[in-house]
Amino acid sequence: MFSFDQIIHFALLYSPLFFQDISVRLAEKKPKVVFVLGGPGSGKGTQCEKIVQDFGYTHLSAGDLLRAEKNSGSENGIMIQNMMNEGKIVPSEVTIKLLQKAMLESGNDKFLIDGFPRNEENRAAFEAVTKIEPEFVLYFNCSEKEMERRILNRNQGREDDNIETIRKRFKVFLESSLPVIEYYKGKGKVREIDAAKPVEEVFEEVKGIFNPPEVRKVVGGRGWGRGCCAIL
Ligand SMILES: Nc1ncnc2c1ncn2[C@@H]1O[C@H](COP(=O)(O)OP(=O)(O)O)[C@@H](O)[C@H]1O
Ligand SMILES: Nc1ccn([C@@H]2O[C@H](COP(=O)(O)OP(=O)(O)O)[C@@H](O)[C@H]2O)c(=O)n1
Ligand SMILES: [Mg+2]
Repeated sequence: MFSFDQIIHFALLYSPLFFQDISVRLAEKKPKVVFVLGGPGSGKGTQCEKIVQDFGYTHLSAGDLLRAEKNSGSENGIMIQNMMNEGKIVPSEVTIKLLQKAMLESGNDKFLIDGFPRNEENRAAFEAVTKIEPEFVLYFNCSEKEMERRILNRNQGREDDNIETIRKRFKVFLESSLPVIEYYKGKGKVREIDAAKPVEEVFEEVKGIFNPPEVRKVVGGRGWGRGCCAIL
């Protein structure tokens, strides 16, 4: 009925429309996004799980989405596996589609996007495609020595948690991801956390960011904003 060339032609013609459709539907939800960044092993995933419990966000780990895509046997599977094993950043187009789909499917409108954007290409493409600007960027700052120790003890069976790939990932973090953090620092959006401390101490600092002291619960009147002020 249709030749192979015609099918490719239609796919190329209509895929931007589909892509735009996802973007439009997502923009309509006016999602609130917090980017969670930090070196490999800095504790992003660990803290996101805790933030979800206390603050009602949906946690989307770019690395987890890419691993699921790889395991699903998708056409991009081999490419994703090769990039991950080299500690390289997968092209934005792939990661952004996975993030958009997960955001739409979640039913929530508050997201912790963990491990993204990891380079300038990720950042610029996400902004251009989704038009979403993060509320702020949570940056878990930790020494390489401590991150290396944590990854080598992680025991999640990840192929990229070997010393050779870890070193490559540290290099990519310094060369490609730190500039993204600097970019957001320039916009006053970075909330930096000392991530070298124990999990609960790090979370105390994190809570202070999601529950800032200026959010004051007022008692003595009916509900918020009435009567005398007492900070709970
Ligand atoms: N503050 C912490 N102190 C000690 N170990 C931690 C801390 N935060 C996380 N870990 C452990 O370090 C490893 C890496 O944490 P993870 O949350 O997966 O980091 P990331 O997502 O940034 O790579 C995990 O085994 C986790 O249990
Ligand atoms: N935005 C992203 C995030 C992860 N990745 C890939 O996924 C790997 C693992 O990312 P991750 O966020 O799960 O790793 P951790 O920082 O949690 O250790 C990275 O080293 C990249 O190869 C990517 O290509 N693009
Ligand atoms: Mg992680």
